[in-house]
Amino acid sequence: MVSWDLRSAGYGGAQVLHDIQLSVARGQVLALLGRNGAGKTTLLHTLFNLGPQSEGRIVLAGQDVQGWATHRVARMGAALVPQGRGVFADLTVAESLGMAAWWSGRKRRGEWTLERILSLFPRLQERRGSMCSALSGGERQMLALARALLTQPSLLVLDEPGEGLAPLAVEQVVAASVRMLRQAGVTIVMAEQDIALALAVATRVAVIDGGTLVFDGTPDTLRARQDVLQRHLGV
Ligand SMILES: Nc1ncnc2c1ncn2[C@@H]1O[C@H](COP(=O)(O)OP(=O)(O)OP(=O)(O)O)[C@@H](O)[C@H]1O
Repeated sequence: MVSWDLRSAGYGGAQVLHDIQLSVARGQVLALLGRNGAGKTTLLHTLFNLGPQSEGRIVLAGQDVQGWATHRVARMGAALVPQGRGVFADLTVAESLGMAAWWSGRKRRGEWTLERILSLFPRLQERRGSMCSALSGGERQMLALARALLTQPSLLVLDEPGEGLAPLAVEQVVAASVRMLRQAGVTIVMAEQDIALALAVATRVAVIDGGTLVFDGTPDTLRARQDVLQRHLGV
């Protein structure tokens, strides 16, 4: 579904990522773990060409999209839910969803209708008249996911979906949503610092430290690797 084979990526003259080879098959949930500044966001952003310059190949759905403009990568079926969730504060939930549905309906129609999405997130239906600025962190995350699903993604990229959420919201919103989307067949790549969350929902985990891939395997294998957990994740 997506694979990175990068010699390097960085900003201006500053190299951040070194020799990254990583691939995610259709229907998998890959969690990218790493401490602050390890390079997780940079790796996600290389796919969307959102800042970092990269050298190498990034293959999405069979096409090398390295260096493509963001909107062309989106048109190939990749959707990004950025860190901080990127929801517009001065719209109501209904307006925000209506706008996303209208916008994406012009480009792609598919199985993720607003009705289906609202049936998966009934809380958004209840909150449809509320301003986005009044939503809780968990509700904002649901809204950001709903808006991304309206673009009919074959690949959903989540940048630290658990960040800043209370433990209950991490479990009830993020973990529950990722499991639900996995069951619906959506391929997910998520950067995360919450190791417990990543291990609970991912089918595969990769660990980045200092811009280098230091582990790539199953959650069970990582659980058993105390050395990796200690040395690269500070557990
Ligand atoms: N726009 C930028 N310009 C220059 N350097 C950047 C830029 N964005 C990130 N960096 C640097 O790249 C390195 C990796 O940052 P990145 O945001 O990818 O890490 P991360 O693993 O996502 O961490 P975090 O959890 O803090 O977001 C850091 O040293 C950071 O300072």
